[in-house]
Amino acid sequence: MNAPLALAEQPQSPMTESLERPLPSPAQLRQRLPLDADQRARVAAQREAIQAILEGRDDRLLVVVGPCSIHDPKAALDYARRLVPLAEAVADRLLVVMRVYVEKPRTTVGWKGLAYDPHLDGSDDMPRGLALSRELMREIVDLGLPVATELLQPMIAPYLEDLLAWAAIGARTTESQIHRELASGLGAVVGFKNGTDGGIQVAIDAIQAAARAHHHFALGAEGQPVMRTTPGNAHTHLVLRGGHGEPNYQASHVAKARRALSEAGLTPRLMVDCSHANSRKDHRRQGEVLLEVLAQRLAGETALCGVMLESHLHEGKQPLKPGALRYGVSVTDACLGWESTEHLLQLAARRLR
Ligand SMILES: O=C[C@H](O)[C@H](O)COP(=O)(O)O
Ligand SMILES: C=C(OP(=O)(O)O)C(=O)O
Repeated sequence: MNAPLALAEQPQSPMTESLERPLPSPAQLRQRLPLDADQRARVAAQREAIQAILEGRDDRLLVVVGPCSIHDPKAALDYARRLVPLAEAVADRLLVVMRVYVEKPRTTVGWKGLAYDPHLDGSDDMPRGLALSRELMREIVDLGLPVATELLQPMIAPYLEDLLAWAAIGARTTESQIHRELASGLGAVVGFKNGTDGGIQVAIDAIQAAARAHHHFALGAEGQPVMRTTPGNAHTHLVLRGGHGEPNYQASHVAKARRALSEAGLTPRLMVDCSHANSRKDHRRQGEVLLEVLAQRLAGETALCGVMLESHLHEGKQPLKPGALRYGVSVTDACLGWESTEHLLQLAARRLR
C-alpha cells in the first residue's frame, strides 16, 4: 500500500470559482466563549508584567516557549500543565509565556494551523478551528500561563486578542503595513521578527510604525467593515531569529541591533529566538543559542530582555499523516522535548540568580 501523501503533496481539486462560507463574527464567538472579570484581570496583569520587563522595571528574562504549532489541543494542555509548575519554580528570574500558535505562515504551502484546519485533513473547518483556538487559549489563561501567538491573518485577531499577553508579527509579515496597523491597536506586547533575509531594519521600521496612531480598514466585532482608529502600541520589541540560514544572536549581532535601535530613537529591547535560522533549524542547537544569550546578559548586555524556544512534549517533528500521528510531537518545525526544556529553563534561572 502506498504511504498517504503529506498535505502539501495532496493533489488540489480544480476550482472553477471561489466559494464563500459564513463564519461567526468575533462578537458571536466571544459571547459563546466569554472571558469573565477574573480572566480579563489576569490577562491585564500578564501584559503589565511583560511591559515591566520591556521598560526595565523588572530585570527577569522573558521566555516565550512552547510548540512550533498547536495541532492537538489535548497535547497542548498536557504541555501547559507541565509548564505551570516549572514556570513557578523559575519565576524569580524568568517570566514564562506559552507559545499557543494556531496560525502558521508557510514558505510555499503546507498545513496552516489549527485555526484553519483543525481536523488536519485539508477540510479547513475554520469555524471549528477558531472556536478550538479560543477555547484552548482560555483554558491556558485559566491555568495561569500568559498566552503568546503569531498574528498572521489580521481578521483572526479580534477572535483571540483579548486572551493574548504577547503576540509575534512573523518574519514574513513584519514589513506589512497591515500588520503594523494591527499591532498599533493591540493591548498585548508585540515582538516584530527580523525579515527572513536577516534584515533588522524592517522590524525597526515596524516598531516605529506600530507606536503611532493609525486609521485603518478592519472588520468590526459584528463582522461589519469598519474604519478603525488605533492608539499606537508603545510595548513592542525586536526579535532576532536569524535569516537566510545564518544566525544573528552572537554579541556582535546584538550590539549592532542595539545600536540600530538607539539610532532610531528607540529603547533597545530585544528577544532572541533560539530556533529558526538561529538554530539553523536544528532543534538540538536551541540550547547553545540560549547559553550564549545568557552569557551576554551576564556580561552586562541589558538590551537582551527575552528568548524564544520551540518545545513540545517530545522532541523532533513528524510528517502530518492523519491517523498516524505520534502524541506530543510537532507537525511543523522540530522542537525540543520536555526534559530538555525543563533542564534549559532551570539552568537559565540558576545562571541568572
Ligand atoms: O515556524 C515555523 C516555520 O518555520 C514557518 O512557519 C515556515 O514554515 P515552512 O518553511 O515549513 O513553510
Ligand atoms: C513562524 C515563526 O517564526 P518566523 O516568523 O521567525 O519564521 C514562528 O515562530 O513560528
